[in-house]
Amino acid sequence: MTKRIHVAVGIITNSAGEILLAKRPDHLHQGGKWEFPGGKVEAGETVTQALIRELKEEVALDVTDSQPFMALSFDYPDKQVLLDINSVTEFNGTAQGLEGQLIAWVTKADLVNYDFPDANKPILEKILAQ
Ligand SMILES: Nc1nc2c([nH]c(=O)n2[C@@H]2O[C@H](COP(=O)(O)OP(=O)(O)OP(=O)(O)O)[C@@H](O)[C@H]2O)c(=O)[nH]1
Ligand SMILES: [Mg+2]
Repeated sequence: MTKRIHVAVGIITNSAGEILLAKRPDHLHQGGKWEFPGGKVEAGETVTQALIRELKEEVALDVTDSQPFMALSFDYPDKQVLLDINSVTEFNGTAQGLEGQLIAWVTKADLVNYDFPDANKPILEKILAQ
């Protein structure tokens, strides 16, 4: 049995109400899909610390406030994940794809037009219900 991977994920909303998406590079797990930026929680880190670090590393944003949104476990055939999803409402900086990934600010209504990892279905449902 492999270890479940703990991931800090950010639903980053700007002042126009748009949500930041990033496209996973093709060679990675779930490559080519759009995701909410984030990454693995490292040993000794809290979810909030991991979220702040990952959003700085991946999209060049400095998170100053976030709130828990939901948590979910999902089993891919090749990987088990625990996603700790947080709403990010306060941040500084201009979003950039620092790892060469495409990024997009997307309205809630437009989210249905993007292909997400299978684990993300409940996240999308909760966002769209709000
Ligand atoms: N960031 C992010 N990861 C997601 C989402 N949905 C989802 O299933 N995942 C999965 O969660 C894991 C996150 O790992 P990651 O590749 O982003 O990790 P990381 O940024 O720390 O990168 P690294 O592998 O270079 O250390 C991947 O297996 C990915 O497929 C999502 O919306 N956002
Ligand atoms: Mg990542």
